[in-house]
This record gives sequence, structure tokens and C-alpha cells, in this order.
Amino acid sequence: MSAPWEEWDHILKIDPDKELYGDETFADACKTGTDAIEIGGTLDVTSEKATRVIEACKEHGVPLYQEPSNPAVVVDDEALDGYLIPTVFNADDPFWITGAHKEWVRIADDLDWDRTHTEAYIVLNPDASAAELTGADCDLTPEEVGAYARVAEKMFGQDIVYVEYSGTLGDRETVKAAHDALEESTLFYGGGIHDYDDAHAMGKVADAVVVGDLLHDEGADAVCETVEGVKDAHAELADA
Ligand SMILES: CC(C)=CCC/C(C)=C/CC/C(C)=C/CC/C(C)=C/COP(=O)(O)OP(=O)(O)O
Ligand SMILES: O=P(O)(O)OC[C@@H](O)CO
Ligand SMILES: [Mg+2]
Repeated sequence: MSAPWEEWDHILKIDPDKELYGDETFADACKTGTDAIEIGGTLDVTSEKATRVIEACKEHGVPLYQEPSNPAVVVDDEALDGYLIPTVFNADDPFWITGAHKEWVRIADDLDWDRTHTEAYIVLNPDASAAELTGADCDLTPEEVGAYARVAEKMFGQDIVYVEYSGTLGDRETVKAAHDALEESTLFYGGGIHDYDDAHAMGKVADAVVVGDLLHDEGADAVCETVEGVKDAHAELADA
């Protein structure tokens, strides 16, 4: 049976610490045509804030995943389809590679392993909170990023590799290098997607495109355009 993310083109990442745009609701976010919602952010997320988003998004028919930034924010909620747990391959402190995970497994009782999956992050925008927090080495060539992606797939069995440029549009050659390096794993790209064209361009070099801040800064209609952009890119690739 294939994993759900193999079917995704577009993921909407909702940051529980950020306000929605204008008077929009979480129902509007769920109606953007996105394939899945990831609930997470690096800074100032709490389990209470995450729960509020889960409760507001459930029953809108969109798969819901929590992406916790640390063990303390994980919410035990049947409404979640699962947990996507980051591990940062280019972090400078093993805490962000396996240490936080070890602590989580140590303190949590009864983890639901069937709903727990990992994402092999390669964090590449040095100005993003995720990069600062994890001390990520963002000074990598496309070749090195491709090698990290291959290590994630072939040596660490990661089903999802995530090239992360949170806050800025990434270097397409670098994303492509990760994509080209993978045979089986699914490549997520996230960072700085603002419109149809950004989503279309990154959709050509990634299996799924993640859109985050746009929802909070410009709203659900802007997100809808990015859904169209990546779906068109993937349809063009399928026709080629
Ligand atoms: C073991 C558990 C349960 C958790 C550990 C999870 C890890 C390793 C987290 C490291 C940091 C990380 C990769 C967080 C993922 C979410 C993410 C990248 C959100 C986007 O972050 P930014 O856009 O940088 O943050 P803000 O928008 O909050 O500034
Ligand atoms: O917020 P943006 O820049 O869209 O980034 C999306 C996501 O990759 C963040 O983890
Ligand atoms: Mg962000």
C-alpha cells in the first residue's frame, strides 16, 4: 500500500502561533484544494495552540498531520491522521537529529507508531528560525544537498526528504539535485512560495510543495493559486 504523501502535490502548513488573514477561518484554509494540512511552526507553538487548530480543521475532509517542533507540543488527538516528525540532517547538534526523538520516546507513553512518520529535513535558509534553532549548516552546494538526500533515502530509510527554505524562495538547482538523487522517497519542498509561478516552478522539481506563511499573510485565495500552480506542473510532467 502506498503512503498517503506519495499522492500529495500540495501541503498547507498552518502555524498555530500565527493569525489567519483578515476575517478568514480555518474552514477557508481547508477549502483551498490542498492535499494535506501540516500543523507546525518553530517558535512559540504550544499544545494548546496546536489543539485549537486541530479542532477547527477536523471534519473538513482534509488529511491532518501535526509536525511538532519539540516533544512538548505533541497533541494526542484522534482527529490527526498522523505525526510528521522532523529530523534535521544538517543540524550542528545531534539533539535535532535524534536527541529530541530519544527524549520523546523516553517520556511519552504509548506512542502510536503506525501514525508516526519522519521527515528528513535539509534546512537551507540561514535566516529562518528553524535554521537558527538547529544550527543548520546552510552553506551547501547542490551536489552536497543531493548527497544528503541520497543518504536519507538509502542509508536511513527515510520516506520523506524535505528541502526547507522557510521564508524565502529556494535555489531551484539545489532542489532539483535533491529530487534527482531520490529513487523512492518523496521530496517535499517548502519556502517562500507566493503565487502560481513559484508553485509551478518548484512543482517541476519536487513531489510536493509546502506553502506556509502565504496563508497567514495573504489568505486562502492566494493559497488556491499555488495549488493550481503545482498541480499544473505535475500534469505537464505526466504528459511529457
Ligand atoms: C522529536 C520531536 C517530537 C520533535 C523534534 C522535531 C525537530 C527535530 C525540530 C527541529 C526544528 C524544525 C525542523 C521544525 C519543523 C517545523 C518548521 C521548519 C517550521 C517552520 O519554521 P520557521 O518558518 O523557521 O519558523 P517560524 O515560522 O515559527 O518562525
Ligand atoms: O512559510 P513558507 O516560507 O511558505 O515555508 C513553508 C514551510 O517549508 C515552512 O516550514
Ligand atoms: Mg515560518
